[in-house]
Amino acid sequence: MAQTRYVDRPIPQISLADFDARIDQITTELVSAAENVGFFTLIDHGISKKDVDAIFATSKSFFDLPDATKATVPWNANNVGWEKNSQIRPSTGKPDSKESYQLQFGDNMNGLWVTDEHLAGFRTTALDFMYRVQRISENLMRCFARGLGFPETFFIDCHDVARPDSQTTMRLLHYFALPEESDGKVYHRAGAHADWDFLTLLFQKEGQSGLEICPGREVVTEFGIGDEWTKVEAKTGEIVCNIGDLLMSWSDDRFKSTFHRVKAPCEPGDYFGDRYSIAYFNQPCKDALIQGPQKKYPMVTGAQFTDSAMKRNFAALQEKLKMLAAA
Ligand SMILES: O=C(O)CCC(=O)C(=O)O
Ligand SMILES: [Fe+2]
Repeated sequence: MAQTRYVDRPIPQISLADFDARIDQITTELVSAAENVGFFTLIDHGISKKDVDAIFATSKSFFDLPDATKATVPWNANNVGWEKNSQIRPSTGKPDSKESYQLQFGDNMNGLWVTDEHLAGFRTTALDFMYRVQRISENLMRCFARGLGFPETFFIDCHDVARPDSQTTMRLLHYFALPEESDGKVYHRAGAHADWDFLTLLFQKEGQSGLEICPGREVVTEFGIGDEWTKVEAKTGEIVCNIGDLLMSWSDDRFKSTFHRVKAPCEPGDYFGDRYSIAYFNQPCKDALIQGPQKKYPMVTGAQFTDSAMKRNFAALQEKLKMLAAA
C-alpha cells in the first residue's frame, strides 16, 4: 500500500473557560476555526478527565458484553442501537472494522436501551453524560448563531433534545485490535467521510490514535476527497469538534465540513490496538427550517436535509461498489 502523504496543519485549540464573559472572543475563535480547518479542539469545557474516563469505562463494559446480549438492542435506520462490522463507507466500499452503539434522547430508543439486568445503570449514566455534552453543544450553537447573524438561540431551538422525536445521537465506538503483521487484508477503521450533522463532538482516549483529517472541500454538495492528511492527536481531556454538512450548508459553505477518517493501520508507527471513541452528533429537529443567510441553497426541513444526505451517501456507495466490481 502506498505511503500516506501527511501535512502538518495546526488544529486550533479553543478554551471555553469563563464562557459567558468571553463569548465574543470564543465566537471569533470558533468562526475562524470553522472557516479554515473545519476542525478544532475544546479545553476547559467543564467535563473532567475523570468523568471522560468514567464514560469510556461504561462504554467498554457495554462492548464487553457477549454479542448475543448486544444483539438484544439491534441497530435500526433511526440511527439507534448496536451494529458490528456493518457500516460501509462510499470511500472504501468495505465495512468499517468496528462495533458501535448509538443512543438518542427520545422515542427512537424505546426498547433499545440495554437493560439494567444486563448492565446496571447504563441508561442513567449515558443520558447524564449526553445532557452534559448537549450543554456544551448549545454554547457552541450560541456562538455560531452570532457568527452567522441569527438570533442567539436559533440553532439551539432547531436542535431541541427535549422533543420526543429528537435525532441527536451519541455513538459509542469500539474499533477492534488488528494484526500488526500484514495478513494481506486491509481493515478499515472508519473510512474517509464527512459527517452530515450540524456539529460533532468527539471524545478520544489518550494513546488510541488514528483520527486524521483532510481539509480542502469547498462546497457541501461535492463528495471528493483529497490525499493529504493531518493527524489529530488522541487526548483524553480534549473534545475534538468538526463542522458537519448541515452547518456547512446553513452557513452557505462558509464553514467547512471536513473529510476525516480513522486510518486503517498499515504503516510503521500506526496504532493497531483497540480504539474506543465517543462521537456526539447534533442533529436537527425534523421540522427545523434550514437556509443560510445568503440563501445559497433552497430552504429545506431537517427531515429533508437528512434524507438527501443519506441518499447522496447511498448513491456514492453504489458508485464505489460498481467501481470495485469492475476492477
Ligand atoms: O472514532 C472516531 O474517532 C471518528 C468517528 C467518526 O468520524 C464518525 O463516527 O463519524
Ligand atoms: Fe465522522
